[in-house]
Amino acid sequence: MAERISMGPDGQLQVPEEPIIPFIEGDGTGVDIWPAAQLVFDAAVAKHGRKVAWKEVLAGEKAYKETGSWLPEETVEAFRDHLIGIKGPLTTPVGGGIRSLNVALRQLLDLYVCLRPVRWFQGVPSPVRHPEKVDMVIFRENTEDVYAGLEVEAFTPEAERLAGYLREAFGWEIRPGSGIGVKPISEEGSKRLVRAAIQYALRHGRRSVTLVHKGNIQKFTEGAFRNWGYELVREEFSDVAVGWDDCGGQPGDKLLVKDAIADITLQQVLTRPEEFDVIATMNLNGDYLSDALAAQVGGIGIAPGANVNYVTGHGVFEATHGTAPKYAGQDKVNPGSVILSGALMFEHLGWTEVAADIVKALEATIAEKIVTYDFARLTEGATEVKCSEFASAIVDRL
Ligand SMILES: NC(=O)C1=CN([C@@H]2O[C@H](COP(=O)(O)OP(=O)(O)OC[C@H]3O[C@@H](n4cnc5c(N)ncnc54)[C@H](OP(=O)(O)O)[C@@H]3O)[C@@H](O)[C@H]2O)C=CC1
Ligand SMILES: O=C(O)CCC(=O)C(=O)O
Ligand SMILES: [Mg+2]
Repeated sequence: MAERISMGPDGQLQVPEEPIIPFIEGDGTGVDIWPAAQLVFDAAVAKHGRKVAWKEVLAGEKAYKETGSWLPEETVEAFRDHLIGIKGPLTTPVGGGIRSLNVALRQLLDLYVCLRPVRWFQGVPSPVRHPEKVDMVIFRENTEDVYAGLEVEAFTPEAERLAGYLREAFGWEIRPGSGIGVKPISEEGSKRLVRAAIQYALRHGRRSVTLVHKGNIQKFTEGAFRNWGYELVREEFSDVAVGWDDCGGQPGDKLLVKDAIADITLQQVLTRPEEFDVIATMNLNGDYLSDALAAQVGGIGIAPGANVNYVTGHGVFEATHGTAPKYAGQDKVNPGSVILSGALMFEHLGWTEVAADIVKALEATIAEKIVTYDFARLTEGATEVKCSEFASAIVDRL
């Protein structure tokens, strides 16, 4: 019987035999990648005598057409109620129009961690010489920063009013005709994110957590994030972790927490990837870093992600990439990111054998050079297949 996932009294997810999992198909290429991914999920869970009761919920263009709302309340309620869900990408227009529905979901459900593991799979074409050295897990703060969309448009009364207030109260001169954005970074938001990153690193036997920030320039936001991160290590983890300054980079058998400034980080993840393990950073840095890192291990077609609240148990799993509208409906793009996001979800549910099988079958498919266009254009001797054919090839190898 299909049942809800719930949170047990011990703070652990209670997963029934046949959990109901809400999903959003997604805009653009969502119509291609969701059915492909679901095919793989259903085959992988069936192999272990299990079943998922998928429950479609609407968001984005499909929701707007059918209900007149971009993000209907029932959709948010379904994710709230069922705890765990998965989604395809949703479009956000540039420079106007609706604000991001993806961000809205993260905020409404307080999914404060955006978890994006980045690792190389055997056979995946890469622009770097040693993609196998890339094995990082990004913990991106998911509810604050300029990403929260607190901004006013240039030449509006709101912008004039805010500029006037800032002039009067702080003596800040803002050039007339400026849009103005606000970047909130809180102690609570920073510490809960860094806490989750450290706990993950300890659980998975990782060597280090790097706090990535631009704290030399943005002292009281990004700089504060770094300081709060180190403070948290001393307050809550001193028996198992140590900050760089407190050990001179010699952590002994403890987890090392260090920090790096964001600009040089973007160089060093390329030139010295082995020095980075778990990364904890704020929203916008994490956004940039996750796409850049994905490039080193084959690109955005194979970059999974999860939005999680480790306290309430809520999680919405989704690819790192967007809707790739020019390919929508062509059955062409790589469904790998959503498939691997599903594997992350099954792992999160404790269905580790399902997750492991999905990853193994995807690797086997790529190793045989059966790939979608994105990998085919970089792989000599590849057999280029459609999105749905790639999924079927994975199912055949489960
Ligand atoms: N979480 C979400 O729902 C997200 C939504 N978005 C939204 O998506 C829309 C489009 O954003 P855009 O910046 O173009 O970024 P996209 O990630 O949608 O696409 C950029 C490029 O990445 C490649 N790509 C994307 N998806 C795949 C895939 N599945 N397989 C292979 N290659 C892929 C394609 O490269 P190539 O051209 O080289 O073939 C594509 O042109 C925007 O509205 C944006 O706001 C963006 C990110 C996340
Ligand atoms: O919400 C969007 O449209 C973009 C989000 C995004 O790029 C991301 O979360 O990585
Ligand atoms: Mg992004």
